[in-house]
Amino acid sequence: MFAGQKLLQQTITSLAQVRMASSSSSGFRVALLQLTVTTDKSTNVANAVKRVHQAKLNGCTLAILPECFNSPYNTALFREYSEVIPGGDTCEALSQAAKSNEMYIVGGSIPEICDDKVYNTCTVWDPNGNLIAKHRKVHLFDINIPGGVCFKESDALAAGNTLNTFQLGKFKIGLGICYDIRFAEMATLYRKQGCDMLIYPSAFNVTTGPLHWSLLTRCRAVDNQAFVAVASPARVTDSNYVAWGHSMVVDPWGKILVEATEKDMDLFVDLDFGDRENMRKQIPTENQRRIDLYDTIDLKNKV
Ligand SMILES: NC(=O)CCC(=O)C(=O)O
Repeated sequence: MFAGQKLLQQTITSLAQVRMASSSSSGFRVALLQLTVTTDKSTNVANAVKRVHQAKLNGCTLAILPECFNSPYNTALFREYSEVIPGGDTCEALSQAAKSNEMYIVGGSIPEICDDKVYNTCTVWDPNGNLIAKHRKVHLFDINIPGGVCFKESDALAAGNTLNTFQLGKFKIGLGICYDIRFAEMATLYRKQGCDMLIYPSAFNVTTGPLHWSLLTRCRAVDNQAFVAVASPARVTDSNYVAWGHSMVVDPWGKILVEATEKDMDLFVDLDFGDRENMRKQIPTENQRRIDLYDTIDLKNKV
């Protein structure tokens, strides 16, 4: 089967799943909104609000936006586009969208200004429009691949210092932003906190994306026996940072349930957490961890 045919089949499958019940005691339907991010903030925010409403019409309980969805992903522009959280225009729009659609929204991320520092911050809104969680990117994306991508978030951003979760009904969800997904320890801590799902609003790039994007997403899912969702902006080839796209949801077995192309598109998929319980029983790694060995390793003093 050609790659294009496979993607088409996955899209058809996800659309077929739309006809199933949108939310039940064993799960809910999630939307990944792979938007095109422009240089115009109000256009980006209006587009996000419109797409959240589409997700509602498709029976979703939760909508996930990409990293930096209201601003170009550009260290020179983060401060200019930054807003206070809550209270800025983007937060107001997300709060209103959550309330009017009676949905949960993981608001991708936006540049946040606080005490003159700028953070890369994800907000989470409940169906009453309340801000129920906030995650500041913990691991700043500073990499230099000659001939590939060179990016230094720390030129413009401060790092967050906390792990953050939220509750969607009986399901606990851990938050990270993009580069955070490379750090397995962080996801392990979320597992220890009892998370059923991990969500990473992201914007990988065309250098690292091809080999690492789905690999890391599947690793975090299998390591932690949890659902993992990664939401990217659509690819814009003439922008200064070209996003990989390929938003996806992976189940606890490491199976890609749904995957976008690089284009502007939305995905809708049902998550059944009953499967996760089965897997955790069948492969009980959580009870088999040899922390008696691991705890003897002094990671701080290893080079
Ligand atoms: N926005 C980011 O954190 C990008 C991370 C990325 O592309 C990577 O390779 O890691």
